Amino acid sequence: MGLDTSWKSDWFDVAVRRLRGASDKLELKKTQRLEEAKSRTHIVVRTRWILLSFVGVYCVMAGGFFYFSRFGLFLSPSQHILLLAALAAVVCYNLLLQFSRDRLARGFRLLNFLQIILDLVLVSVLIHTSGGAASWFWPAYLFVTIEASFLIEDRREVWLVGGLGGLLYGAVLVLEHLNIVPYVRMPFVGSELHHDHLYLLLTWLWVSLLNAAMAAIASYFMTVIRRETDAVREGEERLATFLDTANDLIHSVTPDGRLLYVNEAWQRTLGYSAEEADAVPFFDILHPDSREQCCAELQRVVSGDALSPMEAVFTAKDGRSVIVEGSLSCAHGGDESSVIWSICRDITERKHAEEQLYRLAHHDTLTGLPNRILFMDRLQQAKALANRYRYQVAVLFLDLDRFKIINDTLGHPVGDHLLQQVAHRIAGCVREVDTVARIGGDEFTIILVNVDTVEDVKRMGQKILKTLAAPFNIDTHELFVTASIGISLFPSDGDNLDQLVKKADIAMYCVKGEGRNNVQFYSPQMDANADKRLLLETSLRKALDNREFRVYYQPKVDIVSKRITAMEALIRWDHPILGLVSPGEFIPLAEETGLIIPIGEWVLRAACFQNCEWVRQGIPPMRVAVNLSGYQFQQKNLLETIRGILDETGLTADLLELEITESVIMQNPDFAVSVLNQLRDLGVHISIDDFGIGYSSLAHLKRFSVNTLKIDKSFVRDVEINSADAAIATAIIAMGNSLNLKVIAEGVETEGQLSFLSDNKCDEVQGYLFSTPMPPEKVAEFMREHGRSAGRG
Ligand SMILES: Nc1nc2c(ncn2[C@@H]2O[C@@H]3COP(=O)(O)O[C@H]4[C@@H](O)[C@H](n5cnc6c(=O)[nH]c(N)nc65)O[C@@H]4COP(=O)(O)O[C@H]3[C@H]2O)c(=O)[nH]1
Repeated sequence: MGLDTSWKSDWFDVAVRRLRGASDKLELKKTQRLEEAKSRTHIVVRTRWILLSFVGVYCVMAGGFFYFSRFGLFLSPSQHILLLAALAAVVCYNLLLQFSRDRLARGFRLLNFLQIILDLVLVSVLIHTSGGAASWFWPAYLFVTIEASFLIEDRREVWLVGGLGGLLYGAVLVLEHLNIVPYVRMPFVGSELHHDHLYLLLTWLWVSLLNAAMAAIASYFMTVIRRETDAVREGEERLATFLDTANDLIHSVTPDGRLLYVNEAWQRTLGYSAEEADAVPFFDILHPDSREQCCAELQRVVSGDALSPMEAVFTAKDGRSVIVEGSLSCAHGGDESSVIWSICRDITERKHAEEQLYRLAHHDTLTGLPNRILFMDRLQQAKALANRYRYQVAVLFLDLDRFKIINDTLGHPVGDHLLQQVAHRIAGCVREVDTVARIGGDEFTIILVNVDTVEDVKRMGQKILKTLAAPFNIDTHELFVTASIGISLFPSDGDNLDQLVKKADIAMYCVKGEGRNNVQFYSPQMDANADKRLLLETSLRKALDNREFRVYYQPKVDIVSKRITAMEALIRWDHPILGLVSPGEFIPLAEETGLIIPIGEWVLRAACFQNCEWVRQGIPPMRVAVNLSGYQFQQKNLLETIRGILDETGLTADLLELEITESVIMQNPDFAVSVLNQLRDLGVHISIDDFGIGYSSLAHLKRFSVNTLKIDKSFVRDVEINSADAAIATAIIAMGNSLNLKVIAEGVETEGQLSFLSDNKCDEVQGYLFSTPMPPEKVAEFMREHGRSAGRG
């Protein structure tokens, strides 16, 4: 069992952190003291030179006066040496102090005393060598006392220096009195007084007292000055600490962009040290995007305008952009010497978070396209511009056909990838000024601005459909997708934005109802369809329970023998209000709502029962063909369902034909191959319905286990007059023959169509030429009338 040592490491960490903190503080204090001493020695050295100059000038004056007196100046060689040595000592000391002040600063206090003593000695030597002109030179002691009060903080020590000066003066007086140094006649002082003890004592006392008084006054004033200086310095330090510990970025800058001060947060955030900031022009730190605005703000503040909060972007040393928000203030000292202070806050993260939030709120996370909110905003802007410049705006509503199947059968990740690729392709079709948005599952909306003609919009819609027609490769799947596009126009379809979108939506549903994969403009007649759609949608759910569905049958006829090979089951909805509703109207609706599954199963069961019934009625066996919706085809339990219905009804698999549209198969060819193989193994007959419009190639077709290709009726309709349709029909027949597949043509209405198909070796036909779809009881009658051969009309 392991021991919990986390407390230990926590404690240890805290202790180490504290120790580090303490040692950092100590180090900081030491450095501060040293810095302080350095600056003081610097001041001392400078002041020293000044004082020395004073003493020098004074000595020259006094000495000069003496020199021109009648006694003259006679210095002995030893006096010369003494004077020069004293002078040299003071000057050397001063020079040493000046050039090595950084190193010498550590012994600051001792140096001060050494200096004072040297100065006292110099003054005494001067007095001595000047022939005992003590009375002339005593003020030099006062200078030294003042110097002491300047250098030495302790008052008592200053008085000591004053007293020492007094003593030395007294010593010189004694030397004069004893004629060891010659005394000098003083103006207004009789020479006999120099030998008067009382006079000498009073002179000495006077000078000593003066020195002491000077020491007291000077040290008092220096203490006051020092205290005030300290107070100012402490205030400055407190301010500097405050500025440095602030989290905000604080700097001061001159109007011409010289940075004077930057706090630690500033240095930390922008990566420049204080020294580096000294060398970098402030304007270079400003990001080019905000340089102009910032310079204008600086000028505004310098000229005394009111402050306003502002945002700026700085460029950090490593090139990062740092967004700050803050305010400026100007310390006026005349235009040139104005200093602008700025306090700002790093809001880069907040800005990014805001941008992220804005993106999230206005964009679709899956595709990155604008969402409904941003789409409506752009539409509003597009409308305003269109109003102003008098042009049209088109709103395209695009819905992918049968997207739900992909999502349900291949899973949401595949669906999501598909949506991303679809979004990418659509966005690639439009201009930069246009907007593509995703407003729901597989619903995309597009705003085309500055539209010249309706044809341009249609062309754009078709361009999008064409772009989407190319296969999508997602993971291991090759998917084929079609879309339905409805279009509304501003201003012709109104100026209400919601209505424009709704109208495009209505147009889109019309496309869906008319077979999908197309583009349609909104027209007011579609409104009735929309209402009808709503009615159908609400009643479709109950239709199955209410037994409102019927199955009609249409024969498929062998083109040579005219024998009926199969009956195609076609659903009808006997709506209580609308009457007979065609499957084209409600099958797409059933697919969207998922009701196609129970409805499709019901048709399959009904058709199988019916076929058994016909057999029971003595009608020769024939296949019954049932349309399988894409949703049914993708159902995992499709096989079990068919097998169950065959068992239930007793119909043999070879009498069941399943019609699956080419577009459903081509949506996911790999998947289709496996399902078709299983169906073939079951023994049912398989036809590819609506063949010719679903982009399948020979390569794909070879892989599909199917029996029949059914030429879409759109090619059959104009086969006699449209050479393209005729070419497609013959190509399909040829393809079928080469692959050993039967080919059936649907929608055959005329003899001409029949003879074209017959001439081109089409195997079977189906259409009104032989029979319209009929109810089951009519089929029996029809079969009895025509036997197994189908007559016409
Ligand atoms: N102009 C013209 N039309 C002809 C002619 N001969 C037949 N038709 C119509 O063409 C459609 C052929 O069916 P489809 O292509 O499978 O197209 C069908 C099929 O895709 C779908 N459908 C019908 N019943 C079902 C069903 O039970 N399940 C599923 N999933 N779909 C069904 O609805 C579509 C439309 O069905 P219907 O309205 O019954 O329309 C039928 C039929 O009535 C002709 O000579 N001229």
